[in-house]
Amino acid sequence: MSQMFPVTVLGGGSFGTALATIAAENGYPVTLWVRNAELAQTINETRYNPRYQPDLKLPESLTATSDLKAALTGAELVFMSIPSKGFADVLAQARSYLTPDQILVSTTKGIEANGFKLMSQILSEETGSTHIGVLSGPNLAGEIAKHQLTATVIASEDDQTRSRVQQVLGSHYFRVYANTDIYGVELGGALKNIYAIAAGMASALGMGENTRSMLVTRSLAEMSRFAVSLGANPMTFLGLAGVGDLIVTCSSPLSRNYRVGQALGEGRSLDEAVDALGQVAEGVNTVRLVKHKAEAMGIYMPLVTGLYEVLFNDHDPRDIAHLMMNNQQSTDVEFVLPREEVIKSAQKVARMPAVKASGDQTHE
Ligand SMILES: NC(=O)C1=CN([C@@H]2O[C@H](COP(=O)(O)OP(=O)(O)OC[C@H]3O[C@@H](n4cnc5c(N)ncnc54)[C@H](O)[C@@H]3O)[C@@H](O)[C@H]2O)C=CC1
Ligand SMILES: O=C(CO)COP(=O)(O)O
Repeated sequence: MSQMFPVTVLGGGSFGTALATIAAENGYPVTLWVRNAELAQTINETRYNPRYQPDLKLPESLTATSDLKAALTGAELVFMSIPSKGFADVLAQARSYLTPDQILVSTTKGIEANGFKLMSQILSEETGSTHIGVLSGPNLAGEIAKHQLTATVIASEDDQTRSRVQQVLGSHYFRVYANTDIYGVELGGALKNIYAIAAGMASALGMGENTRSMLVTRSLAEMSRFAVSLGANPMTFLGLAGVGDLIVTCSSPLSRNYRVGQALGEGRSLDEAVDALGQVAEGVNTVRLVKHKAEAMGIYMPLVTGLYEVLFNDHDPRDIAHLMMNNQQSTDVEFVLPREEVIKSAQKVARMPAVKASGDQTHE
């Protein structure tokens, strides 16, 4: 590969545009593919993406196009920043222009309904490439566009993929850490969207900081339980793509998932909340998919189950919160004290005769 090799970003939404800008600022020739030819022209003429990043001035080394073949021909590193609903579609269109030595990196934080697949699995199945990676972390696009100091994770089993992405995106305001647990990193990004909806809802309902802290920490327990059951490494959840992304998305109204939760907490319907957003909130679909997957696999996920009832069965979030507070007592960190042990010992205690007060014994 040449020093400043061509980089392509598929998807000119808020994140694709922010990412393309970092690479272009680092001196790489970047092509941003958008499906709308008029938008490509506007970007090239004005140097702005008015719908998704209206305040971000785009570098001269960034060129937009709606021609997928032109976007991919000669690109050595390709980022896919397409919402999960359109990911497989765009890849199917792109496949005939891809070559085996290209590096393919998904930035999508969602799950494909058909077969419960993550984007890296779709990339791998559809292309057979060995240069596949996932980029995920606490990365609010609006903050990246303002050059706020930010860190992310590139996960790949391929060391060339990890190093190239660190080289292309690492900058004075964007730091790229490496991981090999592609599945854990990708699941972290997808699952935290669920809990961001719950956190936005809790905030709109006036719940306090103790509640937020409980919610974030129990979300971490729940998402790592699910991910580990699917083969991820629990340690990944201690990193930026786990707890890091969970913290930012559960605390900031810049997160679209958080905003959907806020709107629901304010009494709006799910349709109204999603329509008002005008951008993707992956968590809505992820709640549905994870609820069914967890049920099928017998994984205990009370937060997902409760949120599902609020989103899709019109249950009152306050009632669900109270129900959860009255659930069976559980363990703090189940990798230290397993849940089953807590449940077993609670059952044992329940079967024991009541302890007599010491005064009673002296009178017997
Ligand atoms: N915005 C953010 O802060 C971050 C977003 N992400 C993830 O990146 C992915 C993309 O998100 P955003 O850029 O924020 O979304 P967005 O809602 O801002 O933009 C989505 C973009 O994808 C395009 N698109 C949608 N369906 C398409 C299809 N079928 N074919 C071609 N283009 C299509 C839209 O035209 C638009 O340009 C999501 O999975 C999101 O979770 C990841 C990190 C941060
Ligand atoms: O993934 C994100 C931040 O890391 C963006 O979250 P939203 O999709 O909720 O805006």
